[in-house]
Amino acid sequence: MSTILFKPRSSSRTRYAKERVDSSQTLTLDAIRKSLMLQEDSIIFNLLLRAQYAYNANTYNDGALCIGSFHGSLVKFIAKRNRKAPCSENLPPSMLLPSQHPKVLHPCADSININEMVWNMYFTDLLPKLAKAGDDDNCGSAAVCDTVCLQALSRRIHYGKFVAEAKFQESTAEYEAAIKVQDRARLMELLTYETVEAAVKKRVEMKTRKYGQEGSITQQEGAADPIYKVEPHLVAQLYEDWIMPLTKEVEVEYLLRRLD
Ligand SMILES: O=C(O)C(=O)C[C@]1(C(=O)O)C=C[C@@H](O)C=C1
Repeated sequence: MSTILFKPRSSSRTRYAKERVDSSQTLTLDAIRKSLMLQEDSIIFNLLLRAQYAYNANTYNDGALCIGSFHGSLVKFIAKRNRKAPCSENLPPSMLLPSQHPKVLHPCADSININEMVWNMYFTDLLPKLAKAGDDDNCGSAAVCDTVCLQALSRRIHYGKFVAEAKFQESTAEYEAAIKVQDRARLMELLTYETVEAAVKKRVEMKTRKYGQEGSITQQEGAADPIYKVEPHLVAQLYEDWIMPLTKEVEVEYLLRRLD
């Protein structure tokens, strides 16, 4: 997991001479919100997978592993390995032509990375509430699930760059005025939709209720006192306290640099 926080901004505006944002592409807020909605499913499923294992404190022991030049915990080892490219030398060459994705983001997007905050939030706040206390000898599985959860959360939060670009394209004049004076509070105000946030919270709680109920699907209908693998309110709270605020943080950081 990367530990780079926001790249320090130089006092003079950074120049991006060659790359240009392709504004001819339609990047609509509706389409982006649909993607955020689909990402809820992978976040919830991955949290459910992690919740089946106990906390397993040994997974996070920084003195546990010493493999070659690597010294650290099992979860850091797995996260580091996952970040590297898959072993492509073992696979046949692709039969597909490389896809030509249009460049929709301003190049400043590459300088925004809040993975360190995502990592800290996951291990200090979320995981202790998600996993049962104790050990069940599943350190390896716990570490793999943690890594996949972190990837899903990081992807969703950094999707804020696309949300911000769509908003900028839809109301350019308003955003430009705030960006020119680097008004962070005004940007936050412009990009916040309280009714959307309330709907997101309600939806993720309902999804967790649906996907996370113990017992087979056929037994679940009308169950009097359902038991949940993950407390549905925990996921709504996760969205309220962390996922949406961090997404907005990414949006603001992107917009502040959008005219560079
Ligand atoms: O849908 C948007 O407009 C977003 O910016 C995304 C999001 C979210 O993280 O879900 C964040 C801020 C808004 O207040 C509403 C929702």
